[in-house]
Amino acid sequence: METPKQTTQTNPAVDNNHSILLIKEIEEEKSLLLLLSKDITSCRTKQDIQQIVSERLAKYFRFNEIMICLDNTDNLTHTNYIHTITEQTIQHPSFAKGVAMKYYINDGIYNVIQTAEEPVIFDMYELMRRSNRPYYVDFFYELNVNQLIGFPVRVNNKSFGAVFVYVKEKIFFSPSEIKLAEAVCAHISIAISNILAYEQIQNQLAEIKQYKSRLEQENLYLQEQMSDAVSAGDIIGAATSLKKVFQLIANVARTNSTVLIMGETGTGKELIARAIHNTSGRKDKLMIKVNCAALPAQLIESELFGHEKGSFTGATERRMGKFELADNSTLFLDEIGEMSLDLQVKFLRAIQEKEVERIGGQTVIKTDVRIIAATNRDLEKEVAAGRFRADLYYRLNVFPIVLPPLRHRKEDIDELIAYFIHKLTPKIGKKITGVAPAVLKEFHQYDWPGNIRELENVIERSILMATGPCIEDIHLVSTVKEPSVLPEEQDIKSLEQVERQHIVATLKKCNGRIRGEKGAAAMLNLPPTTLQSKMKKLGINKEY
Ligand SMILES: Nc1ncnc2c1ncn2[C@@H]1O[C@H](COP(=O)(O)OP(=O)(O)OP(=O)(O)O)[C@@H](O)[C@H]1O
Repeated sequence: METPKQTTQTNPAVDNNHSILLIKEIEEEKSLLLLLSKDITSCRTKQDIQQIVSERLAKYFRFNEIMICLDNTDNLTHTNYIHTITEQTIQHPSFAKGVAMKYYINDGIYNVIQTAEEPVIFDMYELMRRSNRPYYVDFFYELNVNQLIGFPVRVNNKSFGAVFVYVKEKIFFSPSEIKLAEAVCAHISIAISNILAYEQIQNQLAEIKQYKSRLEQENLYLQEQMSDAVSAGDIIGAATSLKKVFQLIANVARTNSTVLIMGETGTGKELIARAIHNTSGRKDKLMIKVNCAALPAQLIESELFGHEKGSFTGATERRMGKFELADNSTLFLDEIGEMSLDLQVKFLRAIQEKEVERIGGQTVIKTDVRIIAATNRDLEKEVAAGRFRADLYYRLNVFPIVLPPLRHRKEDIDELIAYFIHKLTPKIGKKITGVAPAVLKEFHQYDWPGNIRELENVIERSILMATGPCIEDIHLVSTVKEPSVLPEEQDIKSLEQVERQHIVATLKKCNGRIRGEKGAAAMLNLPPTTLQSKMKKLGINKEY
């Protein structure tokens, strides 16, 4: 390694014919610098500077190629920023690797250039003798480079890169030539610094735009959620039947662990999810809820991951997914058992990699999301039946919480009645003070297949129908018991049986019609061919 001031140049002979510079005249030097400074003031992008380096400099200097490397943000490594490329370089098998690689700043060449007062000339044979040489030395050597001249990319005494000029001949550079090249590199340094600053501003603007759109989306979501906001403190049973559940909440809430809440419909799974979120470190952000059963499979994907404008028919606007919205917060996935197998794969990837990609998007978005999932299905059975992925089940079942059905916690009924009367009377505008003993007895005898939600609805109806200050009559509608596949249930029907019953009932309603607007397929939100194959599989013929 030598600097031009040193006397140990490999070829001490001053040979103007083999000079690195084609220009000699001072006037020409001046005009080159003038031209460059004009070019540089109009540089806005990396492509602009690439053009100046490859077109302007190649015209004046007799180097073979130039490579400009810059420090990476890790402050440990550097990578190629701009490279003038000849056919021979492109065709070299290691070109792509050599250019894309990250090299240590302290590689014995780059750091020397950055800290030297003068440009540094390296002899390739000397570099090849180094055992700890960076890979690019071998690459240059294979391209028959004889000498490397290094200039710092430096502005206001701060180096942030290096210009490598490589020459294939063994030639001597006069001090004035080196001085001119140094001045050119100083101009290039300013241009690069301007471009980096410009890019940083652009990135910040894009980030601000993204935050703005995120805030708008969050705001919209907040407005949507306001109507069904539930206070986590309003949980009846904390001292009695739900004591164990509350112990579990206390154990898990402050961690980031995934929670799987299981229980029949209406047992309070969402309420418990909110209690966990509101006790966690993420409570200052809104818990984001997605109901996997409420939307058709195609829409759920966009709901979860978002989409770019034009990514599918109907995607008229770019939309942020709930996953992104739940960044630094909690994503509550209700009815996770209804998620299609296809989406389960994508969902598992998102929670494992902690990143999502919008539909039709090119970039990967990093997220920090805590997952709480809920289901009224027995996921273990769903896994055994091949309807739920085992890997996702194990990923979700980190901390299971099972909520008891209301018929197993009848000791809470009186308190729940009082709570709902208190909650609903102001809304309805009636003064109700309690429930008649006979009614209370019936409440205790009833099985509550719809659980607490059903109890709440019954109380609301009874208040509406009440003629005095006391509920004397109850309005229990004979509810069709929802098929439950939770483990403790006795009269379990298989999913096929339930599916068969539902399809037959729909077909009857549609007078056996499958296709068309009023056909069973449309009512069941299925393509007619899918319905027909389901019917075939379940043995449903015309006679039902
Ligand atoms: N322990 C409780 N104390 C007071 N209210 C409750 C309790 N559990 C549930 N509720 C009320 O019952 C209704 C249904 O609860 P929630 O929506 O949380 O049930 P869920 O299990 O998530 O239902 P689904 O499976 O149908 O989604 C809500 O209005 C909720 O506030």
